[in-house]
Amino acid sequence: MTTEDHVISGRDVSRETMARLVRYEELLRKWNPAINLVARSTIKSIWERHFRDSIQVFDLAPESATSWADLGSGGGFPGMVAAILAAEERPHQHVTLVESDQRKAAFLATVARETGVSATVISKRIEDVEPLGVDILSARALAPLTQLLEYAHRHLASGGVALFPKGAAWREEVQVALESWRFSYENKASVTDPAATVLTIGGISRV
Ligand SMILES: C[S@@+](CC[C@H](N)C(=O)[O-])C[C@H]1O[C@@H](n2cnc3c(N)ncnc32)[C@H](O)[C@@H]1O
Repeated sequence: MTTEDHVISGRDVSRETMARLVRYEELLRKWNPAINLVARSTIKSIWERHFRDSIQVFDLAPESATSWADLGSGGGFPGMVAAILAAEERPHQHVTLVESDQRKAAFLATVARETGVSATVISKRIEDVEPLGVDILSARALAPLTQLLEYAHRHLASGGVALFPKGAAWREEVQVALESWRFSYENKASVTDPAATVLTIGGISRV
């Protein structure tokens, strides 16, 4: 992993975005021992496992969309990284982070403030949040696809898309989800793990 010349595993970012990500990394390292934002085994590879992994989700999202919700954000992946990139690259795109754990939500609010990014943090259970009506919905490592589609159905505007990073078993998850939901999907191999994928899902309705 190199962060020289503002390149993160082959992805250019601006000097300002790089500075924000560096500040985010500092906060993550500081808060992680107390509140377990990411698995300790992954802390040495934050830039690849968390930042680059999240940037690929940002790069798959429609550029013209104005509203994005990230569910079960935890330490902010992919939603806080999306908010940081959007601040420079898509200033019209506002990100809302939903995280029920109060300490993690406090961390997310701190990152937004310290990096000067205008993300909204909602510290509630997803099920208790009024329908958000967003254009883009994301969630990483939150729930099986069938459950994620329930959340997406509730919180996406019509015509919106869901972006879900998924592990090697994604095909099975799609097959199971098709028993309860109709949807269209595209899969894009993950840039950080060739066995994993990012699913882009639209047209969600109940079977
Ligand atoms: C395994 S972590 C993944 C965090 C982050 N998305 C990532 O990939 O690093 C799941 C997160 O979702 C949150 N969460 C789980 N169920 C939730 C719910 N029903 N409403 C809101 N947040 C929830 C947990 O508190 C936790 O921070």
